[in-house]
Amino acid sequence: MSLSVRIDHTWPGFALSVDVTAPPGVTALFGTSGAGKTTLIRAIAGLLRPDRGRIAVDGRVLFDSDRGVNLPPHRRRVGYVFQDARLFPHLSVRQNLLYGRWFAGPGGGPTLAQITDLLGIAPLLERHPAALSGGEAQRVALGRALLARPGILLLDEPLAALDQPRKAEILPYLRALRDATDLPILHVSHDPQEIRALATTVLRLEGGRVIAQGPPDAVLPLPLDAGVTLRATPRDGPGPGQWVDTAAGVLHVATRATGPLQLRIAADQVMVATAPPAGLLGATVLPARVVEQADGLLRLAVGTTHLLARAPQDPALCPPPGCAVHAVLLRDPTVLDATGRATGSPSQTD
Ligand SMILES: Nc1ncnc2c1ncn2[C@@H]1O[C@H](COP(=O)(O)OP(=O)(O)OP(=O)(O)O)[C@@H](O)[C@H]1O
Repeated sequence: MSLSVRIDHTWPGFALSVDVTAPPGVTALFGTSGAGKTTLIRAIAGLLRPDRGRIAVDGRVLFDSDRGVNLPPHRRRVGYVFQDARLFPHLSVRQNLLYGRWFAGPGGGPTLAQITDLLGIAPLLERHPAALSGGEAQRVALGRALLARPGILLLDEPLAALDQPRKAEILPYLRALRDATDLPILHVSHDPQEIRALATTVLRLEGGRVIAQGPPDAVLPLPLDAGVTLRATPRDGPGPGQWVDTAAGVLHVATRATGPLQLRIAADQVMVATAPPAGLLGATVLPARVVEQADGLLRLAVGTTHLLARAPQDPALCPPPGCAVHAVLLRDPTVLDATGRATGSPSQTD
């Protein structure tokens, strides 16, 4: 099954314009607040009528402005799980789940037993929502959505209200669900770690447009703090600035120094080359060996320490662990002051 969405919608001061398809598996919607993620999934669910466009699941048209098609939400077969579980408080877990089943219509679809097994909620069936943890309630909400036999599942920050242990508890169930169905699952999240744990594809939305689409490591921004800090000792050398000894080798920094320094080398300023690069003016090239790849980063053994570099966008280009490479420092490392801030950067208390 797959979802295709081509819509335009305008609010005062905001325009959403997307043309995307989501295959089976988890497609994460990622973007800053106000990027248009909720507007997009509300349009798919039928809670918002776009100005124009077409939305179809597996060829079944849910909305087509040219043909005057606009199915109401309850006829779209869209499972929608919100940040809060929104279970009926007066019904037991079993009754909440059977409520979902009621929407499934005749024939086919998963059974109550299959869903309770998949989500590990069989022991909770006779409880009421007030007696469930946040993670348990979200699993029941997922079960209720699945029992309605949806053609697509929309998860609108379903883990955002959970603390880290509860998130860790529910993620394996979401992965099991992803692997057990051929449903396209759209998952809105602000959490890159959660997305890396779940998503097959990421759609990155900014200002109402898709600015990138691809595997998580290629599309998600690196953590702002990805990088390493090294100790450095000044040494003599030619030219302006300062040469320093570090555990990664001899490096150059822009400012003169007489005593020990702390340097920061951000992952974004390190490139990896599989052959010695030539003609790179102002760059420092250090022999390195790939240690591992994770979260869009390559960890490199350089000298007697490690540096981090951004991994190539195409996983096929990624040198495997053990591979001898060259770490190219595109800029001089940043010199840190005693509080760990870049020298010359404004104080946060100013
Ligand atoms: N009913 C509405 N009327 C007018 N403007 C709206 C309405 N709903 C959303 N917007 C605007 O549309 C833009 C996108 O909002 P949307 O909720 O889709 O963003 P989002 O990416 O889901 O943000 P968040 O991560 O904060 O939930 C915002 O500028 C918002 O103010």
